[in-house]
Amino acid sequence: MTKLAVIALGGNALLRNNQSGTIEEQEANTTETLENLIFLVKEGYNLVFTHGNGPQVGNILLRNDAGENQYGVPQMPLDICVADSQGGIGYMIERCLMNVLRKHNLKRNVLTLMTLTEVDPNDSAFNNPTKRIGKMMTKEEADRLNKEKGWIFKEEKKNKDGYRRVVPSPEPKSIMNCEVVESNARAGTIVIAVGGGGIPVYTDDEGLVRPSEAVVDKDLASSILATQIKADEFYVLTDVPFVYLNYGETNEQKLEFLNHTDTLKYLEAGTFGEGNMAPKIRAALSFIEKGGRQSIITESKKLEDKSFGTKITMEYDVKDLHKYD
Ligand SMILES: NC(=O)OP(=O)(O)O
Repeated sequence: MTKLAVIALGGNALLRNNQSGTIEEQEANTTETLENLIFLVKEGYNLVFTHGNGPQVGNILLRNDAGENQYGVPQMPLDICVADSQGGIGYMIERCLMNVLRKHNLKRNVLTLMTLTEVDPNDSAFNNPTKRIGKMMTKEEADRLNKEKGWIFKEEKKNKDGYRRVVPSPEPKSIMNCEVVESNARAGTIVIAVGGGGIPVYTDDEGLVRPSEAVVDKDLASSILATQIKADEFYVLTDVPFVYLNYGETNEQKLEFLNHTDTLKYLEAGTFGEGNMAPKIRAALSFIEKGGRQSIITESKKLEDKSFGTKITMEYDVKDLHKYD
């Protein structure tokens, strides 16, 4: 039977830390990522791609602000900026994918779906912004923007030190119109959905869909989608080939296979970085807890070589245990 996979494209897949974010850079990165994944189309998988928007939506907000300051153009709220990022990034992935498919002489339709993610308007995340967006800033820039605009910044120590704006990131509850994603994907169309974690919304007491000012974690939202559409596999693509214990230390240990119990134990012990690997692990666990067969965390260029990647399943497969020792 044809397998259905949800593949969450990590930030690195679209934009790298040392890049300013030009469209040429993003298209080149996206094309390289898709070239690495085209083997899945050749193997006959039905596919849904999801993607982040952290750097891009932060840049949209900065343009928003500059437009108002310089030309009096009214600023748009965060949900509209997330929608803008979803459309822009989705279009870019769609076009790059069409060209990669053509190069490999593969025929598949590609469809980008504007996707809304339901959140709880009373989620405590609205009082504790944690989602890092936009470009890295110096302490002086962050302090000035905090004073002038009330924007909140947090220090970031990944790759280079600096400060990034943070916004609320409520837990995703469900993905709207997931039936449309599923029916198209199962019919062979490659669907791009849940961009930037989806546009956060909630349904009020009268049943009206209302906007929510937040950015949802794309790995968590992708995991919810994978569950809702009963995907066989859930891939979280990032910038390392495996999940590690003691990452970056002399006693670093790669984890090729993980079962639910061990993953939860490591997570609860604070083994994985909160701003980095921990949310990916939570997303991977959520998928298998709700009936998914396997979550895989790795980098796109290692995916085709199946000996790479951390495979998280409910129980260890006996034949894999010797590899784990
Ligand atoms: N929305 C989201 O999680 O985006 P990033 O993965 O780019 O931070």
